[in-house]
Amino acid sequence: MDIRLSGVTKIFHPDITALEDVYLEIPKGEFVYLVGPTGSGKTTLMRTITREVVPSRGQITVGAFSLRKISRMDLSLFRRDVGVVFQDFCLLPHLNVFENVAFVLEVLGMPAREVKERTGEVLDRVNLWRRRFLYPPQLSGGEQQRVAIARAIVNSPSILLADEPTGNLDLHTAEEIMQLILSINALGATVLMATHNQYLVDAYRQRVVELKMGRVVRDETRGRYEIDGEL
Ligand SMILES: Nc1ncnc2c1ncn2[C@@H]1O[C@H](COP(=O)(O)OP(=O)(O)OP(=O)(O)O)[C@@H](O)[C@H]1O
Repeated sequence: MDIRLSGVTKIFHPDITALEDVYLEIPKGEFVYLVGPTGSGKTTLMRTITREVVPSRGQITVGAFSLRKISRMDLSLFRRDVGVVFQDFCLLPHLNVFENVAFVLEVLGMPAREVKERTGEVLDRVNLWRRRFLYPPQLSGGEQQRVAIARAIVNSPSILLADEPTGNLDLHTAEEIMQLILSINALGATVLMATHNQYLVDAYRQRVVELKMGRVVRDETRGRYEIDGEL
């Protein structure tokens, strides 16, 4: 699904302008880094795409869905097609690895046999099948993030939104996660990844969209993390 933001502004009460007149088109299957200083609006932009945040002005369309006037039913259909990964993993600590991932499909009402099969496949893909009976606190940070990614992609979404997915990881583990996210993109998912990780952005060159004070100030096809040493 193509993602299109036109003239998106978000003003939080009473007067914090988190996004200002953002125009952005992300074709289906593209990989985009979202960079910019803390507070520049990266998370807010992603949250407008999941429609957790509704813009004060402007329009967002994702595929055939126009998010401003989307019905409840369409919104839940739409959200099934968007996987989300966060910096702090957000796993359920009282469920084991398998259950954390299977849970997503169970709430969609999928038959138990299919849940088992799909969960098994995705855990294999992120190389965690052998750890399926462990609980999140028993896993390393990188393993927890792989569970979170498995959970995000188990329903084969067309879009993956990753908000600082390597923020809590060392460089080696961050690279593993990066390669996993790139492999998901290579299979066809559109990926939008907010990051402060200069090394990854410069090592795995992709489109870079930079925000400053809620505005898009740079959009480069194969950009670097920063221009002329300043950001
Ligand atoms: N729910 C909210 N209510 C009020 N202000 C908010 C809310 N969410 C975000 N903001 C404000 O909007 C601005 C942009 O925040 P946002 O989290 O999008 O930035 P960011 O670029 O993701 O930052 P970081 O790199 O630190 O994650 C900030 O000034 C923030 O305080």
